[in-house]
Amino acid sequence: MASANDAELRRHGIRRVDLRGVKPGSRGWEEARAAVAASMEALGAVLVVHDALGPDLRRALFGRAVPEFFALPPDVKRGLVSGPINGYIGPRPYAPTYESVRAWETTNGGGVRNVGDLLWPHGRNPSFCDTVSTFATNMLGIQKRVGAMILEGLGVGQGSVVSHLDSLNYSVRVSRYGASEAAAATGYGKLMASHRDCTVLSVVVQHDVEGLELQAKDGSWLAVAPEPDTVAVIAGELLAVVTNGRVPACVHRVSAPGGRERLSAQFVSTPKDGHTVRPLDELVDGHHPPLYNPCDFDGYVHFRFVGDGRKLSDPLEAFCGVAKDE
Ligand SMILES: O=C(O)CCC(=O)C(=O)O
Ligand SMILES: [Fe+2]
Repeated sequence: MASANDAELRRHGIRRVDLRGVKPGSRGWEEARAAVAASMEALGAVLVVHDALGPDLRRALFGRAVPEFFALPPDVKRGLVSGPINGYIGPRPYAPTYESVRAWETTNGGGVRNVGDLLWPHGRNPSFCDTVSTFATNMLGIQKRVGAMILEGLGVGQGSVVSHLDSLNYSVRVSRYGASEAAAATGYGKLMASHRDCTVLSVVVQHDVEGLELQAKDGSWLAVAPEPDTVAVIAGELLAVVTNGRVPACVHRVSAPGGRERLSAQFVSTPKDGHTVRPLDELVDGHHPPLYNPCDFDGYVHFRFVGDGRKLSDPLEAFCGVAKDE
């Protein structure tokens, strides 16, 4: 479904691509692939129209599973395995109504069922696990298709595309931005400051309430409307490394008209634990010298969230960027 701000997004290079029924080799695949790659090269983001989150699953996720999780007692939520990019983030002084959890690692061992058993011992909430698992399975299809389209669209061969996809982990993250009186009073609230994701790709699903904004090259902010059949696929910093800078990590933020609670879900890919990410050979040549040194993902996460990188506006560049005069 095209929306009023599509023209504005398109003017800045962001495309909306309908992937319903589009499979490798099928009619429309090459055209869709070119549009996905062009949008990614322009601003590190693309809007994807899909059929992976129908009304029933959306209702089960945002009407039940996500509210049930956030309604758990704070100590139960905080008990989830934690680390710089995993686990539960509770309300903080500068973000008093924000909560988020990234815990449902879907491709590495026990995944969602283990977490569900921890939150609701004795299997008292099987529907939660079923909903999150189905959501993850459906979003995995979008992640893999878009991930392949980006690299193929940049001219990367099948073998490298497959080994890139094999090098990733996938997890579910859900966030709640509680109703804010301050935002309601002013009619506007900045819910999450501008940032780049420390991922390969983040699939962002907005529910009902708008808020996601992408930064254009001229610094202006482009609102992405929450539409039931559309997700925003956003390039994270590690995709910039893999593509040797051809795809920039998208700068984005969340702002929303105040008052209403906002829920969102993300399905993100990150390098597997212990993996070192490097620019793909096919994207490095005499005209495109490597822009990044090999990036040890665990080391980068530590640098960015715990170490000196916390204070930097571009921690990736400081951690593994090839200095301009090297
Ligand atoms: O809630 C959203 O729409 C996006 C949130 C986001 O950008 C993030 O959690 O990194
Ligand atoms: Fe983000």
